Amino acid sequence: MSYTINLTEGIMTFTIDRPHIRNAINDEVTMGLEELVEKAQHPSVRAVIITAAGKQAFCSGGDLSVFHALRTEEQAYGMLKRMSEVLYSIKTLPVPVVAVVNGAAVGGGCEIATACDYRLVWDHAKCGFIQGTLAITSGWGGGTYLLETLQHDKALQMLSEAKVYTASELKESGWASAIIRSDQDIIDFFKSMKKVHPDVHRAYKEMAIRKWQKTDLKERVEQEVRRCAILWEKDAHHDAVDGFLNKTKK
Ligand SMILES: CC[C@@H](C(=O)O)C(=O)SCCNC(=O)CCNC(=O)[C@H](O)C(C)(C)COP(=O)(O)OP(=O)(O)OC[C@H]1O[C@@H](n2cnc3c(N)ncnc32)[C@H](O)[C@@H]1OP(=O)(O)O
Repeated sequence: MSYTINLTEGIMTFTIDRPHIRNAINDEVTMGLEELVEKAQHPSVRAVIITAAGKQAFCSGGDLSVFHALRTEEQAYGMLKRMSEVLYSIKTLPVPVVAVVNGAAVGGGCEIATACDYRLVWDHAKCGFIQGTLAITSGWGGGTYLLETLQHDKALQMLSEAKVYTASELKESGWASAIIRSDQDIIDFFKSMKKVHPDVHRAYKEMAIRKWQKTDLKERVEQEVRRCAILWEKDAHHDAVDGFLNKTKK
């Protein structure tokens, strides 16, 4: 199984469990996230955590060994659209969603974390929207969410530099909500959250969702997906992915 879902004291935790491939997303993990979205609707759930196994990576994005088989714009669109719908559902869950970024988050991994309300970033983690190095843009909605989250120039810079940043740089830009140095820091974060009644958290989340609905967030994500699919089909992208897969196999 590539993931686990666990509910403890009202906190539902989704853990991607593919550390050998740096917790890259395949169809099974996508299905798992869809299951999470359904389960997290239960009234007993007061918060959701998304994290991953091991210390090396939170998520290295789409599993390129699988998704590299998608050659055309239409094929890419199907995969990107499905993941964008999952991330939109996660973003609009009625409770706070917290990414515990236990290691590197790159490409789609950074998009998943950006779809969450809070990002608790371990001090050793490096994160970035590195899609530009593969001659594509973000394609799961993460670029649109980043522009909602950070000051405009910081978001645009993070997207177009296509590089990874340290935890302290991520805190400075506003992407990381907090830097985590021990498990106790995570416990303390949730202890503080639990001081306030779950209905209050739900009410504030509703407020945020109303804003996203009014500003056509879903339609903006759709445009991101379509633009990425166009770039995906081009040789520049396929050549760059060949380069990554061949380099790591050497
Ligand atoms: C598809 C959607 C798109 C989006 O919309 O955003 C994307 O997500 S594009 C994908 C972006 N991801 C990448 O380009 C992968 C980048 N990966 C890395 O930069 C590094 O792997 C890492 C995450 C920084 C970790 O580095 P390190 O700890 O040094 O591990 P290795 O690089 O040696 O990797 C170990 C192992 O895992 C394989 N791997 C890693 N990431 C992926 C991936 N996304 N897809 C497939 N395989 C991946 C890597 O090939 C190594 O395999 P072996 O050599 O066989 O051990």
